[in-house]
Amino acid sequence: MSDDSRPSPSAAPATARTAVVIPAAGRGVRLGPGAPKALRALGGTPMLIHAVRAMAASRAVSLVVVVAPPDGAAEVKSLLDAHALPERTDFLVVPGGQSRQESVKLGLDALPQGHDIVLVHDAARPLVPVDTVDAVIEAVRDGAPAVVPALPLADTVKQVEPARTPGEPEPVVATPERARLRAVQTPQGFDRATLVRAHETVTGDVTDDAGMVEQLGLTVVAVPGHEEAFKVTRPLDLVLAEAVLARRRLNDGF
Ligand SMILES: Nc1ccn([C@@H]2O[C@H](COP(=O)(O)OP(=O)(O)OP(=O)(O)O)[C@@H](O)[C@H]2O)c(=O)n1
Ligand SMILES: C[C@](O)(CO)[C@H](O)COP(=O)(O)O
Repeated sequence: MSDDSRPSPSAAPATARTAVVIPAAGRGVRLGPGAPKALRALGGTPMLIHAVRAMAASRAVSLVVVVAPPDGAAEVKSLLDAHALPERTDFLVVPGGQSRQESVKLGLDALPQGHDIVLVHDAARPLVPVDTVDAVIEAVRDGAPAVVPALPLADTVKQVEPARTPGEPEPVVATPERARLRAVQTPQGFDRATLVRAHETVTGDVTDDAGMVEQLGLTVVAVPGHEEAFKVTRPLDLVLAEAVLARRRLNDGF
């Protein structure tokens, strides 16, 4: 590895406490009509509760900030009270914004002092295994200012000229080399000061927090993601999530 490609040293010490921001304020338009996506049931329990439990399963996590639908903070607080969650973890609920980026910023603004590592995790990725969470935290502790869990792609990807009218054929303009591409998941992990600076500095459309850190000119590193950390986006994803959960329950004997 050349000096240039080394991650910049993170300000987060090895003993740093970890907080998680869970953006859960989206509508879930692509999933179809119904309650806000994070509040919809998966195996009889709201998707958000699965995501909260997945984060709190890491012994390194001491605080979870849930960013609720703008008019749903009271409902989310009641849900957290009604479900068993680890006692070692504190919980905060704040109302979210109009975009994922805005919701994450509102969650960050609510973070008390004393947590120097921050993870951002989609409520829409309810089944991420704890080993993936811990791998991300460890990479931040090891000095990376920003860490993403990532998987190789199974499909070939084409860059197109987007159609002006939906359904029209789209000219293909390039085929990026698949071996160098990764599908990026959450939780994404950050040295807190880096993430705060990114959210205070970077404007414009971004689809993930690590992308904002890239725009600061800092190095983002990828660690292995997990197939079960997929995002519930469309109806078929919910079918898969139910199947994964049913298999886990069978394996765990309950
Ligand atoms: N204004 C928003 C929009 C999204 N999110 C959260 O960001 C995560 C990833 O977003 P996505 O899967 O795209 O969720 P939605 O925005 O709800 O989906 P859609 O685009 O289909 O409406 C989700 O946990 C979602 O709740 C958020 O907190 N605030
Ligand atoms: C953050 C993310 O989950 C990483 O893959 C993704 O970018 C969120 O995108 P969305 O369009 O808001 O679902």
